[in-house]
Amino acid sequence: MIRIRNATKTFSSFKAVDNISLDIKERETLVLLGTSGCGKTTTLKLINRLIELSAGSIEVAGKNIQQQKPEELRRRIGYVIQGAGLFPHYTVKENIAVVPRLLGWNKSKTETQTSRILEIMGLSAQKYLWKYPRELSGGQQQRVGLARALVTDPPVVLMDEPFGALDPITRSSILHEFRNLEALRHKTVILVTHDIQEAFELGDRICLMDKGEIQQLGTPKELVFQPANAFVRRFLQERRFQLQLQVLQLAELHSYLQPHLTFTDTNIITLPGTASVLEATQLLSVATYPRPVIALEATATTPALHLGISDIMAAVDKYIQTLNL
Ligand SMILES: Nc1ncnc2c1ncn2[C@@H]1O[C@H](COP(=O)(O)OP(=O)(O)OP(=O)(O)O)[C@@H](O)[C@H]1O
Repeated sequence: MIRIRNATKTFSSFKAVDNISLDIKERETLVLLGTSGCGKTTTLKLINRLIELSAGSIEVAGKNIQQQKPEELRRRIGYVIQGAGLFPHYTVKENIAVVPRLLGWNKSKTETQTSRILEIMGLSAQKYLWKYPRELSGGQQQRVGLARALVTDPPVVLMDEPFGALDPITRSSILHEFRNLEALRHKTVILVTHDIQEAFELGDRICLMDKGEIQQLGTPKELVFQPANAFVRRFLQERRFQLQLQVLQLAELHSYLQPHLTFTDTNIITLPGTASVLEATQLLSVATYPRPVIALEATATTPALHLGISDIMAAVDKYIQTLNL
């Protein structure tokens, strides 16, 4: 969907983005992750030409972006920035209608779609359409920012720290909703963050950058279990164990599990094999008595199993040992 080849951006003599190449697949969520100043935002803005390339090339849907007018290009690429970036003197309705107006939509289509997308974002159209950004909370502004980026249903959406300005609780609830948002499911999303947890929760793949270069591009599991170099290892070090539990699915532990087959407990929580090991351990550590047990659903090739927390942790240990980390 997006093809970046040898992209470089130089400010004076400083290389903010240094000869990076990557492909972003259709419908994937790719997270650009890294510390402040590593070139994430510059990379994002190169894609919609808010910043022009110094060298290299970028194609979106098979077309070289240099051969299109920036306004044309941006009509097909949604853009969400930290703090939502709403126009303060426009109402919510007017803010969301900016791109539809550029596209020449008529009034009735614009109004219907504006209300629809606002409702999808969890804001009542009746209540919020006429409000100004200053009358909204940070979380609500962020939702309007997302609505504005999605109202014309662009195939590509760029997001720059979209949840960065929110308090942890609002952020966690928006993150959860975001992952399940049907309106985003079929889109190619490139999201910038410096938050490791957010990257691992949202990214199908993560592109970890440092000093304008790509250090590793891979799935969350690849980054955590097969770090490409010392930088990646160091970057994830502090959260490593939690991330390992987060990216591992229960089914992947099957051959390392030595379960109790005859549990009589009544406090049984059934999980599918696709559930993360982190989710299972969190469920098991919430209650103390009666100690809950995880029942792992049977598949065509594996029997159902009953597991306590020690069974799971022992299996995780064995799994990690076999990878020789
Ligand atoms: N217009 C500019 N002129 C000069 N230098 C710039 C310009 N824009 C960015 N830079 C520099 O390029 C580097 C990369 O900036 P960029 O905004 O891409 O980083 P980032 O990884 O997104 O960081 P952050 O998470 O802090 O936003 C930084 O050192 C920054 O100071």
